[in-house]
Amino acid sequence: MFIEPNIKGERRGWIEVICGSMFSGKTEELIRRLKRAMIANLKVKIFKPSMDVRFDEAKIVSHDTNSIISTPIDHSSQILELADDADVVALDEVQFFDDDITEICDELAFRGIRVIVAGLDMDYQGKPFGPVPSLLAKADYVTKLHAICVQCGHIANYSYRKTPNQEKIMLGEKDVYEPRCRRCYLLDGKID
Ligand SMILES: Nc1ncnc2c1ncn2[C@@H]1O[C@H](COP(=O)(O)OP(=O)(O)O)[C@@H](O)[C@H]1O
Ligand SMILES: Cc1cn([C@H]2C[C@H](O)[C@@H](COP(=O)(O)O)O2)c(=O)[nH]c1=O
Ligand SMILES: [Zn+2]
Repeated sequence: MFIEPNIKGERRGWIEVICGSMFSGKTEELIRRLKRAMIANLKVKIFKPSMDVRFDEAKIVSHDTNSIISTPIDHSSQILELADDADVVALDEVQFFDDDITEICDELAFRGIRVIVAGLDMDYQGKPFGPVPSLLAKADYVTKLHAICVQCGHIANYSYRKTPNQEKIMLGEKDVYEPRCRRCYLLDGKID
């Protein structure tokens, strides 16, 4: 779907955003694109927020246990130093990064780097999540993926939280979240 950034020696940068609910396949799609970039012998740098320790401290791991090694970082400013010589820069769980991440991705793209980010577009309340809305505005390419609603089998774009915890950030899996369609999410009174 995406051409690689070095055509006839000319470097072109851009931003790709992969978004959607939990279980929609964001991490699998990110890993797929990164493996293709590696096959093309491009220099790939992969980052994730250090707070996301769900499956592994360093690896990016999908719900189907596909994985790829990454560098955990605490602040987006570390990316500019660590990714300077990269052809491709990738970030998973981008909703957890600080707000500077959007300008940093833009700067990398202007430097000729292909930037691929994956993350939740909405939190469990159905509200835009962290820097993802501004990344969507700056993106050259947007892919919105959908899970399957566990209640009715339709297309799901909400991440329903099954516990009463109201903190915006709460790491978890199927024990805490389930993907739901608009109707099944609404039936539980999550939208005012
Ligand atoms: N309700 C569901 N809808 C779709 N995929 C599901 C569901 N429950 C489990 N999965 C699995 O989750 C995988 C996607 O995992 P992953 O790429 O980690 O998603 P994301 O990063 O968007 O949370 C699917 O390939 C599928 O095997
Ligand atoms: C909806 C929502 C999710 N989270 C957490 C739960 C998981 O640890 C990640 C999302 O992982 P995935 O790769 O997209 O499956 O985010 C959260 O902290 N707050 C929320 O509202
Ligand atoms: Zn449903």
